[in-house]
Amino acid sequence: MEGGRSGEAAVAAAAGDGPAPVFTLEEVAKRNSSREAWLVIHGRIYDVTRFLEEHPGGEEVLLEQAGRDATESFEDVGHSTDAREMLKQYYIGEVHPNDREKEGSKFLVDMADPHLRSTGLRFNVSLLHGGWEKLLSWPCWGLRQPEKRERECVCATHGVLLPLAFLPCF
Ligand code: HEM
Repeated sequence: MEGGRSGEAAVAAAAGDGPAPVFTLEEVAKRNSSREAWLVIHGRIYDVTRFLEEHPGGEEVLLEQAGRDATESFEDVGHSTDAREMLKQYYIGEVHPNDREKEGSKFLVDMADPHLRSTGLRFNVSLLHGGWEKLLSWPCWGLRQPEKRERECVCATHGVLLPLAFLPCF
């Protein structure tokens, strides 16, 4: 039964047992009501059904986003670090890789493109770290979490990002 399955998935995902459950965007789209409400934020799936009534921003905004990728609306509000921490409680799994490719394609950066080598360009790095911004400066990128005064430096090698160090934010 579907309800039971998502419940088990939530327990397993929260406990960190084994690989995270994977769901397609089609499966997510079915959970779009107060009976069952799932959201995608930065490629991760959250079951917010039991959070609907508790959400400080109201139930309605969550229901509007239910069954969808809510990354943009979640980020537009500028949620606090506490709110980001709360996400963990509702985490149930990851978006299926086939759907992530589509969803993430707008974030893929062609490192050979000279226009992208200038500093100061910002990209949402939803595929890498929830809520992090990428400050691009060839050949290394700084990843910055808005609420934290540090940035993670990464280098791109053949499209693979290698974490290097945490540096103070300027
Ligand atoms: C599981 C996902 C979410 C969690 C855990 C969450 C949590 C919170 C929390 C804790 C607050 C209080 C303010 C803060 O600490 O930032 C808040 C406010 C708010 N949230 Fe969310 N939220 C979620 C998703 C969303 C989504 C998808 C929207 C869509 C628009 C949204 C819209 C709002 C709004 C409008 C406020 C009120 C902001 C204000 O009054 O200044 N939230 N949320």
